[in-house]
Amino acid sequence: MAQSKEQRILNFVLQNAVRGDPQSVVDTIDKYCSQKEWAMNVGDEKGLILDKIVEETKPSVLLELGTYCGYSAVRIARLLQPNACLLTIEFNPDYAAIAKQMIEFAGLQEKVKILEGPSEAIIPQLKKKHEVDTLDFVFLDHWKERYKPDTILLLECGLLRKGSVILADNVIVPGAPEFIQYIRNNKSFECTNYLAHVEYMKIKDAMEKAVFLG
Ligand SMILES: Cc1ncnc2c1ncn2[C@@H]1O[C@H](/C=C/CNC(=O)c2cc(-c3ccc(F)cc3)cc(O)c2O)C[C@H]1O
Ligand SMILES: [Mg+2]
Repeated sequence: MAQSKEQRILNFVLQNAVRGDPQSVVDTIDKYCSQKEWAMNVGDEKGLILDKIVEETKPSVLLELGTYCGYSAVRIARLLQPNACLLTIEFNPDYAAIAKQMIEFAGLQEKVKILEGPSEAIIPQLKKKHEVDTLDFVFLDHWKERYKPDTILLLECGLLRKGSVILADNVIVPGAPEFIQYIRNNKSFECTNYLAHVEYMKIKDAMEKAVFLG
């Protein structure tokens, strides 16, 4: 059976990165995806914006929608305090399996929990099944038309508190127009736009930060 691109990315990491060193995992994925095969990781330029926002938020309970190969899960978890926890939702079992190995290779399995399934089914289970009270930080990087409905679902499930930070990738390319229209016109959120480029490309993209005001 021919290998998938995601399997090739993982193999490149297993052969070229340093086990237990998250930064080397991040750098190795960026090297492969900028030189050999493009892939939809948040990447190094937007990754630095993500790093800064995670560091200034100092979150303890985090949620990511769209694990993919685990690049941003490793990138985020490498910055977390010892008892902080990142829950990341992925509905493609092949991607989830790749991400699990990526996260374990980076040595971050104690800080990251991959939840397999569609976000709309898992978000309502976070409080009762995954012992979440409220979320300090949410990273949206899954199907772009799911950003708005899943943000509304997080609100309906009482998962956001005053000061919760939502950070959305790709608000220019591929774009998430319904989400942007919703979040920027909702007085309960304070929004900031961070201009950048599509990962490993010269095409303009941006991330949007939305702080819930309670
Ligand atoms: C609803 C739901 N629940 C759980 N997991 C979900 C889900 N919807 C998608 N997922 C999972 O997230 C991942 C999907 C992410 C979608 N991301 C993208 O489509 C995406 C696309 C581009 C891009 C840019 C320029 C181009 F020319 C072409 C593409 C760049 C990016 O950074 C992206 O995140 C993988 C998928 O299995
Ligand atoms: Mg993205």
